[in-house]
Amino acid sequence: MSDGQPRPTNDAQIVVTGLSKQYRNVRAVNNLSFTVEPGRVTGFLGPNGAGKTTTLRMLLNLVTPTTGQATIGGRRYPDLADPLRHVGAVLEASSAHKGRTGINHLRVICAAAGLPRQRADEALAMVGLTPAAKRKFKGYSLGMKQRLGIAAAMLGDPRVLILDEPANGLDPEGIRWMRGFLKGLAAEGRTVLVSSHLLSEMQLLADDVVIIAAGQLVRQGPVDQVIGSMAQGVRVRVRTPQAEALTRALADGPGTVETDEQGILLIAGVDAPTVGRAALAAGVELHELTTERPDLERVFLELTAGKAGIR
Ligand SMILES: Nc1ncnc2c1ncn2[C@@H]1O[C@H](COP(=O)(O)OP(=O)(O)OP(=O)(O)O)[C@@H](O)[C@H]1O
Repeated sequence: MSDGQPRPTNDAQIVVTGLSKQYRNVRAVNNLSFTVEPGRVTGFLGPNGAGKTTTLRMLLNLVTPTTGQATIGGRRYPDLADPLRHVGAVLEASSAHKGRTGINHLRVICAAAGLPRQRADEALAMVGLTPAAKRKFKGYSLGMKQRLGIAAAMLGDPRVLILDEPANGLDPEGIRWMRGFLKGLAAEGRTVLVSSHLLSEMQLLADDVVIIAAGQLVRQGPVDQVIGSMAQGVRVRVRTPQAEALTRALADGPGTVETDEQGILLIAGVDAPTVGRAALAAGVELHELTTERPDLERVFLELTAGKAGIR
């Protein structure tokens, strides 16, 4: 980076306090408070319409809050001394003049922002677009446009990155690249706040999560802690043609047995060997016996169940 490695400092901390946004009929964001720490990737999650984009836009002063405030390093975005060098943001796939090349698009931004011209080349290289530098924007794929948007956000070498659904349009290789890239930025001490609805990807990417539903905070904390906090912990998953017999065999034990819509037994409170022994003793034939740990997707669905995202 041009001016040395950023270190985790409080000027890269995001603090959202009692933030609300009322549109005519919809309370898009409702008394929302959370913090986002430097040196970590924070996943911002919520069902469609939960208020993620509105929150990110309020952080960047693109939408005025009805009440509350959002600060970056203790200041509201419009009060930052040098916002482009402080905060980089990608809110939607990059738009650029169709006939302009990728490198020229970035050079135009550099010129407008008073940044050195070579930052355009550096940022393009950072996102792996150097081979397409001289191709026109109209020929870029959606994934390439996403990368160009990230390159534009990186021009000012910002300490804080805010990205709305950056994996949209990326192929599996692109998603893997994005994960490494964002983790690398956090490892340099930057703050990385990224909204996504790809929960399995978030489990691989994020250190912390902020989960919202219907405009309100549902849970925030380190991913492992949020997953570990769920009442429904480890379950044993069993496929058997003799489900009733196995359920009877387990009835006197400490486990609780549920049957899902495909007839698979989900057993909580006992481990897989215990279930296996009970099956053997009862002469029950097993086709599958696996230990199922809670993942972010299950936790998310449990936490947001019944809280309509679309209002
Ligand atoms: N400019 C606006 N005028 C009126 N209502 C709006 C406006 N922007 C957003 N909303 C409403 O506010 C709510 C939250 O929308 P928002 O786009 O912030 O959610 P989101 O979590 O980003 O959703 P998604 O995952 O679908 O992108 C929705 O009900 C939406 O219809």
